[in-house]
Amino acid sequence: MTSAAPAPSVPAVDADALIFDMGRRARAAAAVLARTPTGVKADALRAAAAALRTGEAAILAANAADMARGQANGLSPAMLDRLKLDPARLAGIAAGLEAVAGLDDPVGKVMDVATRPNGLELSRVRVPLGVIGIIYESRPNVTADAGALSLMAGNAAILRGGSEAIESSRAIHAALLEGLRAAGLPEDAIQLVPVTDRAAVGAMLKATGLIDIIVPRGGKSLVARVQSEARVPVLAHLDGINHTYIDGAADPAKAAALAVNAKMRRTGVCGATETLLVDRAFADPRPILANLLDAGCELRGTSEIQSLDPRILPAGEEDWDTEYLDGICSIKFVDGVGEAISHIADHASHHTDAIVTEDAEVAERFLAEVDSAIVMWNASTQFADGGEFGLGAEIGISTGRLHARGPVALEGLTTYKWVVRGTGQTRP
Ligand SMILES: NC(=O)C1=CN([C@@H]2O[C@H](COP(=O)(O)OP(=O)(O)OC[C@H]3O[C@@H](n4cnc5c(N)ncnc54)[C@H](OP(=O)(O)O)[C@@H]3O)[C@@H](O)[C@H]2O)C=CC1
Ligand SMILES: N[C@@H](CCC(=O)OP(=O)(O)O)C(=O)O
Repeated sequence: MTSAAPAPSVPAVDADALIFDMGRRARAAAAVLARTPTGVKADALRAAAAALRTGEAAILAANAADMARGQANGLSPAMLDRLKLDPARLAGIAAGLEAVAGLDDPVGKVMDVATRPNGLELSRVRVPLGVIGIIYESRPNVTADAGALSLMAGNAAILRGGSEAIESSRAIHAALLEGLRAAGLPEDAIQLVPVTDRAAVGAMLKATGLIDIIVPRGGKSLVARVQSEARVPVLAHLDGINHTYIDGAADPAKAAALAVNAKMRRTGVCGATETLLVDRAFADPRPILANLLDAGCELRGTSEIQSLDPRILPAGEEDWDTEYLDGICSIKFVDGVGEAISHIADHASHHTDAIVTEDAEVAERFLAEVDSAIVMWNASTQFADGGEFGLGAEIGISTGRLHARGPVALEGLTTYKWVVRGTGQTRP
């Protein structure tokens, strides 16, 4: 990317001071939100949806400015497509806010109750996480989705969107603020980092005491920074190096349909399959390879795989660790489910991995032994999505091991506390 058209920013900002101030204000807002009734939070989101609709012209103009800068900076067509807003996409974002407003509020839900022999009654009750910092890619809709989900789960949010989408995010954020004001909630409940300087990301990662949890949504460079600098607990929403394993006992027609859908339905989403593993015992992989190639997918395979179709390019070692986010797929043979499981253990990013087989025993072994947030049997990895899982929405797919795994929606943005009700018991 050239530096011809830098994103608008405020260059001389002290990132630590900025995040300290935003964090302090978010913490005060979080205290209000934790006791805000469901209806008021929902009202704020419905008013924000209305503001998105009435503000359509201004939001699309802001997005046009981002698109023009992106084009001048040589963003790829896939990136530009993620950045682009149009009336239909904006209407979808507004409808998304209303959908979140209609979700079941997890805050205050009693998860379980038990009475001890001494008469103490113990319950676990859902409470908000507090202040959530979300660092995400240049997709303007995420500003609305992340702000809405955080609010509905009773949290204050500090949003740090991708720099290429800064104008669009600002315009969408303005609509969220209108919603908050209309419902009488503090504007500090949803804050947008106003600068594109990455120093603000560093400041968020170390804002202990101010930010309770960071949700980083992004790829390799963000991963590396989070791993080396984060002192705030992290709910990682990282890259998807996902696999589809076609077992010897796979149904050929199912395997062909699943391979094409898992790779090609939308190549830029984190749930897309990046590597296809084919059991040497599988009857004939050639129709699957032909389907993928005919769908416009570039295939990179081992020499054995290349021998099946002259259009297949050679795969290098780095291909097994690459998230293409594009119409490219790496492919290799394995000797059965055991080798598939070990390849996945060595190369997957613990996002979503799938097996295609009619053998239930083999499938159950795969589902038990593959250590990813989502494991699937005879289904496309592209189903890795909160909406598809019935959660109503998602902040993303958690690839970490703690707190929440897979699609994270309202419940994943809460924690719980123990509530103990006694009648004067003292401990012996
Ligand atoms: N698991 C999930 O739910 C999801 C995962 N993803 C993953 O995100 C990636 C695609 O998004 P992409 O656009 O490449 O995202 P990037 O990782 O490039 O950017 C995401 C965010 O991180 C920031 N960032 C990136 N590197 C650094 C750094 N070194 N220091 C500080 N901030 C940084 C970016 O800021 P800046 O604007 O300055 O570049 C941006 O705000 C894929 O890997 C995809 O799988 C995407 C969506 C959901
Ligand atoms: N999980 C959702 C969206 C994933 C997503 O946001 O992906 P990305 O295009 O990488 O930002 C889906 O599959 O539709």
